[in-house]
Amino acid sequence: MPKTASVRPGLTRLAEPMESLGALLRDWLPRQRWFAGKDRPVTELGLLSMTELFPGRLHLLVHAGHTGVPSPGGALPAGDCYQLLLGVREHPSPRLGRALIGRVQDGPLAGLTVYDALHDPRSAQLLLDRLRLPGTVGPLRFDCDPDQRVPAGLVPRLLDAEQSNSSLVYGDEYILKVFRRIQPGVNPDLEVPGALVRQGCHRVPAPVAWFQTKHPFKATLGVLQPYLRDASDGWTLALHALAAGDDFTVQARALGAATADVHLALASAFPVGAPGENGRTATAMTERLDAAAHCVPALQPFVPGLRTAFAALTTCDAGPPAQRIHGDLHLGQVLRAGREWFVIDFEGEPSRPLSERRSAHSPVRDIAGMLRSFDYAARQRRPWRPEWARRCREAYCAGYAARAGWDPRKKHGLLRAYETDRAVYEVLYEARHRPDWLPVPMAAIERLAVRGD
Ligand SMILES: Nc1ncnc2c1ncn2[C@@H]1O[C@H](COP(=O)(O)OP(=O)(O)O)[C@@H](O)[C@H]1O
Ligand SMILES: O=P(O)(O)O[C@H]1O[C@H](CO)[C@@H](O[C@H]2O[C@H](CO)[C@@H](O)[C@H](O)[C@H]2O)[C@H](O)[C@H]1O
Repeated sequence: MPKTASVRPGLTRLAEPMESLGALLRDWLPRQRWFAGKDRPVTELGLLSMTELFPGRLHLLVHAGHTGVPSPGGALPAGDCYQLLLGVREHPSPRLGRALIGRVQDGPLAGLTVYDALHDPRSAQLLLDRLRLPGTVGPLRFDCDPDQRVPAGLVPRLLDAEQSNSSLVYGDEYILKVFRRIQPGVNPDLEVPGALVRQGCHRVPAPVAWFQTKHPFKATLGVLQPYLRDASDGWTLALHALAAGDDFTVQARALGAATADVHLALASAFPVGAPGENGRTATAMTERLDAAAHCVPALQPFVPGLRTAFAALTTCDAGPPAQRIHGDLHLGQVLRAGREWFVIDFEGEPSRPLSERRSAHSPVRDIAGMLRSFDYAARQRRPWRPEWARRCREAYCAGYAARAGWDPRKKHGLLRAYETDRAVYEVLYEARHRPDWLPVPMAAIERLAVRGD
């Protein structure tokens, strides 16, 4: 990418509104895969912090406001905070391609062209160099594991994946996840893998370096970890197996065992006193269902049937104790490298408040997430392969039971409630991000509401 222009002196001290940049970002943000508020118009865009991280590269935290929707924790007006790394240059270039955001008309950047600098290899290199040396830049702090030596000069590439954040791969050695939607607090994707490795659990790639901010609140902004270069994710492997008409139960069983390993390590790393409480869980699930049905009217006819799954929770036994869990477990979050399964992305469901994602939940929630994922995979092919999904689900639970010492299949009521809750989440997720996929969780909703199995 051609040389960037140096940002005008004094820029980081300017507090005046940047109307033209704001207008450009209001148009650009909703078109990004990682933008969470696609179903609501961005009514206002506020600049929360701006730091000139490198010459010609601005680190921004912006607040995209949607009136009428409360923000997590209520600390900010309704909406979400996003992290951007903007490149600023004198002239546009066709080589900017998808990275181009536009030309700013007014304020301190007037006349300059801005682009998403994560697409720019030079910016990516600078970011890795910054992570290799602990220190601060304005409100940003960079840290690394003193026992790890990240080499200089690794060639970066931006991952082109269906993801909720943006990831850069460096020389097939490391992967840096740059969180896009920022919430106050430590991100579990930094907190959890490190704690698991300290427990002797090697099913997770441990953080090697990370960066955080202290303004306008303390938050994790990015995490660098080893890249499992020869790995395939579970989703890709499952779809290949389905296309070839292959059995997937051996892998599913091993995945069940891997999930149990991670759960056992999580329970040791984050001891939790209180047992799970089905009544409170049922209330929370019912509230989530009602909120989702409000946003996605197609859910409404199924609400009474789905509510019975949550009501039945109150008569179930408490099940395994609540503990820290993965929170968003599905086939895309597991990588098979060599003969082993690894688990990645401990962020939890991105739309839930961080405090909720970092609290204790039933491990059944993760199991239900993975069971739903086998169903998702089986529905990618016509004719639909319910038998394939059923066999995988059985094998996964058997693998889990063999390692964990309790069998998810014997917790029918719990599993039904958690699967229903997960399917409701998926309906909302697909309605917001991939409306074409909505029929996949809707088919499960119909099954769970009508037949309850
Ligand atoms: N340590 C890793 N090694 C190899 N590939 C990885 C690693 N971490 C993530 N990936 C790849 O990057 C993709 C996105 O990562 P993920 O953590 O799920 O991001 P997001 O939270 O943005 O969805 C994964 O599906 C996987 O293919
Ligand atoms: O971006 P994340 O990986 O954190 O998770 C979000 O996106 C997932 C899709 O990319 C979504 O998962 C759903 O679709 C998967 C197939 O693409 C399927 O395997 C999962 O079972 C299904 O939930 C996930 O829900 C969402 O949080």
